[in-house]
Amino acid sequence: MHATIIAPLPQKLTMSFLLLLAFLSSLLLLLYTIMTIRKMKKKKSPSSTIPNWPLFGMLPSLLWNLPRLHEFVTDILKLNGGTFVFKGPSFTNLNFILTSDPINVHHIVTNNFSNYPKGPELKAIMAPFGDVLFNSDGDSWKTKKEIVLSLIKTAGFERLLMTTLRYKLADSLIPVLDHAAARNHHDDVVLDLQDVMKRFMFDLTCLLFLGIDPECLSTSFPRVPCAEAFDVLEEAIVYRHCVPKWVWKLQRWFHVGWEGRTIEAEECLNGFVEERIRVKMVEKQGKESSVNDDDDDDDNYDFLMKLIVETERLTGTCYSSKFVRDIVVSSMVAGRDTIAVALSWFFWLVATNPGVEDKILEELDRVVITQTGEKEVIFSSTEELNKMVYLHGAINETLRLYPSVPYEPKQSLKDDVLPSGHIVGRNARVLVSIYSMGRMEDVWGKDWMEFRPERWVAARFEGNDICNNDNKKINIIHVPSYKFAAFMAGPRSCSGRKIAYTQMKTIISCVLRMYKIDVVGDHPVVPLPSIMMFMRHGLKVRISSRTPVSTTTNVVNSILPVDSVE
Ligand code: HEM
Repeated sequence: MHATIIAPLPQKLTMSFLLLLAFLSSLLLLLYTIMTIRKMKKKKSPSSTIPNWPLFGMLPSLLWNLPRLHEFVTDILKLNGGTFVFKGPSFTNLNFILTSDPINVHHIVTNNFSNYPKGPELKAIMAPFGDVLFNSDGDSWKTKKEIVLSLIKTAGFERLLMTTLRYKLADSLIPVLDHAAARNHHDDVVLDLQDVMKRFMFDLTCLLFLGIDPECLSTSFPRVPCAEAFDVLEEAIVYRHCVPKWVWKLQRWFHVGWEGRTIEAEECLNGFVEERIRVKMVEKQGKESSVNDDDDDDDNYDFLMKLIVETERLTGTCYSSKFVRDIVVSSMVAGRDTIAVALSWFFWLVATNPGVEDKILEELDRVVITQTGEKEVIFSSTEELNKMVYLHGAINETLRLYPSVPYEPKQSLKDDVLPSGHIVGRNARVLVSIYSMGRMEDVWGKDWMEFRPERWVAARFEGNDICNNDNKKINIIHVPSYKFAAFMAGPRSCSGRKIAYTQMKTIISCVLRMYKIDVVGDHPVVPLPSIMMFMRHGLKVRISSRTPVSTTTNVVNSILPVDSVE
């Protein structure tokens, strides 16, 4: 056998050949691009609203519009009847179907629920948080959800929530706002209210689910690594949505860039949560006999202890520390930033709509008179909170315009056709834009852009109860959850909706009655393209007090244990 010997081309000739090849390919690409643009101009098809570039698909337009992502998506959806097929670059798997059409949403999240799990793509993207509820499917999701529901839908948890909330208001939020208001008399003090709310909610969720107070919110605004780790993990998820999988996988492999920071954040959060679980296990072993099913009714409801016991009961034998960790982190993810961002948008909308603020204050004045005839500042009973109908409408209106979770991702199992006629292939990624859903004229009318709590209040409202958990009362107008989707709809809808209203109403009523919030004049308030509806530049405000110092001191003293008051 003779090996074929190919004479090497002279180096110069090779270079010229390569240059010619590159020139011809660029020419072909240019011709193809021009033809595509012409075709797109001629054809008035739905996809003509975003140029679909050879090789790069629609990604360039998406990147160009990234700073105003939610508005961009809304514009596209409006131009395309509520549903749009986004084509990513051909070398990635960034294709997805975007929809804000309520009928499609109903189909995806309720009627054909079993065909639309979260899917493996999201599981990989959200992995830094662990196997949390939000990226779990099938039996794993069912078990976690069952456990979470059995723990939060109890009288014991409701009591824990109210006492912890009152305690944290008195212990940190009121002192911080008071401090800012007092200093505002002398200096010009500007506070980032979004940061305040995030810190407050982190402390609150840690107290509720881990039984520990990291004290993120105090007048010194300390740096708290585990709270910062949470932020990094949220940012990592956005990052992973935007770059091809192989890029972040490679970065993770080498511990560099975003992924390097993500690994550190994961270690920090896990260390914090796992240490609490370990301590609780030791505590449990110490008092094994005293933990029983009746503890629901005692005044010292312990979420973490209950979770460990419940997990042991369900799994039959020994609890899995990883499983307990996943449930705790799920609960923290669910309850922390969802409320913090909703409150930030609420305070901004109310501060910039003084008419609405007046009506809320009037309602709060009417709602509660204590047995001694004095008006309370921190409301505590469900009856009181249920009477805040107009406030309820204002919260709904906030969540319609600025839903805390702007997108709901799904991935199809089998081929399907949406009610709008769009074809969904197997394994296709589907993205419900909750943000756009609140801005559709056909659903909300011509004044969809107005912040109008009245939209939610039934005409026959006479000033008493609002609909309670079983939706029997009618003072708040009911909008089906596939239209008002801030809490999502179907089997995966929010399990903490009632808790969320309780928290928001308690915090808002206390803050609004005690303080006047003025947004700094030239402060830009715009959403950040993220998995949560954060404000890109925070919410810069000035605070002034509405109540005399003596009232504040009385409120704080009446709630805090005697030895903790200076
Ligand atoms: C303004 C506040 C809140 C909003 C806007 C909100 C919104 C949502 C949304 C959109 C989902 C669906 C997410 C998904 O499918 O991935 C969800 C799920 C969930 N939420 Fe909320 N949420 C809020 C507060 C809370 C609170 C305070 C809790 C409880 C502590 C909670 C517990 C849950 C749970 C357990 C789920 C998972 C449901 C499942 O996967 O089956 N949420 N929430």
